Amino acid sequence: MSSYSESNSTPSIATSKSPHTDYRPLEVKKLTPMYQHYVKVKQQYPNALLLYRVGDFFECFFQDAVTISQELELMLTSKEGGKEIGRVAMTGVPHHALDRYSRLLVEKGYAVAICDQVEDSAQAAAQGRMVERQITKLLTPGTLTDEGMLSAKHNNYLAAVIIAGEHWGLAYADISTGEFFTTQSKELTNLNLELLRLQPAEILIPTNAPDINSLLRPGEKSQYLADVLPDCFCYSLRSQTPFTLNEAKSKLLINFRVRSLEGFGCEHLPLAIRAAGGLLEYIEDTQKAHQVPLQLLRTYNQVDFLILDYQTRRNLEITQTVRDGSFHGSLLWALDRTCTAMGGRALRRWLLEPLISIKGIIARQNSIQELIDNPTLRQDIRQLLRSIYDLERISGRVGAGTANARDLLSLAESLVKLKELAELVLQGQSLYLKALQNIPPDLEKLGHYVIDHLVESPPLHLKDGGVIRDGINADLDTMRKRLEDDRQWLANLEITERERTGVSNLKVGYNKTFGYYLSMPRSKAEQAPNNYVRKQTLTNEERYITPELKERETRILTAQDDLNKLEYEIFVELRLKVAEKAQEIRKIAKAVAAIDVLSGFAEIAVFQGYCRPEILDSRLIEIRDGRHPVVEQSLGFGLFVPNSTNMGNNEKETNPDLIILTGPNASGKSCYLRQVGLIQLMAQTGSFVPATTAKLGISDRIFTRVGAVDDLATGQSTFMVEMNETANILNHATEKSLILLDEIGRGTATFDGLSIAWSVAEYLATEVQGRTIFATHYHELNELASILSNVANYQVTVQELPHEIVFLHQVRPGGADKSYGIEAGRLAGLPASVISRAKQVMNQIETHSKIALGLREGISQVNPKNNKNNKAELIEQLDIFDDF
Ligand SMILES: Nc1ncnc2c1ncn2[C@@H]1O[C@H](COP(=O)(O)OP(=O)(O)OP(=O)(O)O)[C@@H](O)[C@H]1O
Repeated sequence: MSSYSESNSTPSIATSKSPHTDYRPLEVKKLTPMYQHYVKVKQQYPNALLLYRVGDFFECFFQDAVTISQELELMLTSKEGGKEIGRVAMTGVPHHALDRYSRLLVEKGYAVAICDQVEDSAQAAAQGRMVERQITKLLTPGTLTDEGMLSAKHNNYLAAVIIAGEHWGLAYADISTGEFFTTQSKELTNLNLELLRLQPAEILIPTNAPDINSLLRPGEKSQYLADVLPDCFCYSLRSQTPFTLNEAKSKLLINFRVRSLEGFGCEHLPLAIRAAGGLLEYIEDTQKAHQVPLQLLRTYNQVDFLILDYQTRRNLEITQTVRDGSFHGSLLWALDRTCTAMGGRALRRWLLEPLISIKGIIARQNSIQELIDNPTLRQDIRQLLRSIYDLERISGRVGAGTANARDLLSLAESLVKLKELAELVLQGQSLYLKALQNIPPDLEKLGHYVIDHLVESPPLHLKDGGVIRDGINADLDTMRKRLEDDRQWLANLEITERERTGVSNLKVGYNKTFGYYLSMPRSKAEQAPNNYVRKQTLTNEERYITPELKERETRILTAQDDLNKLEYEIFVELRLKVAEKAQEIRKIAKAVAAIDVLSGFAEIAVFQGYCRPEILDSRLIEIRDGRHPVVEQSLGFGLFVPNSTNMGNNEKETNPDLIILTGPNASGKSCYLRQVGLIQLMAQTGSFVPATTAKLGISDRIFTRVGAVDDLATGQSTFMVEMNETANILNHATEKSLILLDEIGRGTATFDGLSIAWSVAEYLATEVQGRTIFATHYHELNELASILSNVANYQVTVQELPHEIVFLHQVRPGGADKSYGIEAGRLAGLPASVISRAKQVMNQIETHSKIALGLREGISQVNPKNNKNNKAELIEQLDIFDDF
């Protein structure tokens, strides 16, 4: 078996970097005409896997066949490629399974070009020529729109990045929902943060690579990828041209039919324009026949949101758990009470983009409050939402001309429901409820119009007919009537002919070769009337046709064809009519998604006993009886021990900036730390929070450093990962940040670790002065509280019984004096001799440690606000590890 793809005589059809390359020369002229066409198409899409329609299959040949058979575990076979060529590698998938297989390939990071037959093969065969085929779709990870290829509650983003020195532009769009955003900023680390937040399915990079248009799969290296770009994404290398300012700008102006980009807020942001224009060009390039209607471009600013870096999103387990990456156990899991796919996607976005605008947060809170105060309204809204389909994505498919009749009907039924929704919220006072009061009446009319046109349960395939109701189109009705008459005549034929011939077992049959025929046993052949024309003789049966039967047959077959065509035309017209309203529908869809999230927040607030936090323009964090929203739900009602938190207004006794949190293993330190972070984050999404009362100042960022794992991919040790993350926090945190540190300095020698932990805590309290909770097993850090006025000690308490420790999970003022680490070792089953030796060693260390001694001797209080003056003194006083 051979596989070919590259030729000496023709341009290469796969480049050396492509994963599907075969270097053997191929003489294209010696291939059969179909293969010659295949090669020609492949040359246009060298970096995509080509699936080529042959009869009922999508086949692929040469090296693509090898790649696809390996990736999809399909049988690799071979097929004659031409007399002098011999057999070439081939694999294929049935046409009805195309979506499934191409989705799998795209998920693996490949681009897939679909080359379909665009005419009736019988017609081409009748004219003795090859059936015409064209590329009908180019699927890449970021340009999917088909329902079956997307996850309902996830956005599928396509992004484009421009880097110019330390400045960068980033545009992203979800072409299935039409959202389209752009931004420009500086510092490449912020670009990295933003990409990790968005998790795009594909990122476009302009390059001068010789191999433009190639798609790098996650983890593939390239000199064209800047170091700052995370290697966990797919990158499409594109030509520079559409990303130049002139090209990009005019593409945007033409596409949105505007004279200036002022209204989009990016007129003076060249990098944002270049990214957005280049992205638009790519969409046009890949979508072929289907025009993708994007919503108006919106410019955003990264600092409009509470910034959550990758570690923080991971450590706070916002969308998936750290342990196994599952949805179950994440914050999203705990809070998702949405009823629609649009609401599900919006909730995910809101949790990843909490607000910093107090006004915005209060607007959301007001709507939640209104929905809590009016339970009947809330339940009615939620009931109605359950019957609303994915307006955003369906209207996208309608606009692109790929929606089928079922899509259109679902959309229409949802449009009618919108009217009911508008009536329900008529008395609403808050912003989000009011937004739904103004649903344009013509959308409801449009809904009814479509419902009146389409049958109740239309078939999946449009060209099979049976889509349009009777009474919509006079021609259609006449054709249907005529066809029905002919079919009736055919149905009666068996009875009339039996009577006429006297042959009681005469039958009417159909086969592909002769069409309709009359059959009777050979023994009765002499009873065949004169107008019977014999067509076929079988062992026991004679088959006949009659001129009238042939005439009716032709009429039935052509009428069915004409009927299907006419129905299709009526459907396309209907779809275009809806497409004109796509933007309007999507606007309403946003309001529906928002009310879905807010009614879900109201629901959970009621059933989980959340309170409305007071949002302040300050640094205060005052949470009374706070709970961890996820652990609380996992443990079951009433089992979680609530704990309060007071931080952030520099009164050491009541509100410190930095809390040193100590407590035995498994007492609940990590849980408490995360609980505070999650409450802050939830509050800034507008949600109510798990606490009795809460007053929360707006945070600009939440930082977390929790545990550490070796980053084998970048060859970094546990300790280096920990230090990198810590450095990032110290360099970027501000006094408005919330910093949650769970163990620092554990990955190295005890005293190095303790020294680093100490100086990090001190730096945060004196230089950064953000709100910090620092959980640690280094009890020595408790001494900081006696030195710095904005540091306080808290501990998670346990009750010591003669033979066991009882975890109380209560956070109380004061530092823990014991770790119970040896006790934990005993419980875990360490040998008794090891435990008793450990106790001896610990006694020795405690007696001789100069750390504790040194710290306790003559250290005066240092006020962090005057820390510059006291710095030298502080350093001297704390120079205590030297002589250990
Ligand atoms: N407030 C609480 N109420 C009830 N159970 C709690 C509470 N806090 C923690 N727990 C339970 O205790 C377990 C251990 O908590 P956590 O992991 O926070 O301990 P830790 O002090 O950080 O331990 P280590 O120091 O070993 O990392 C949690 O899995 C949770 O089930």
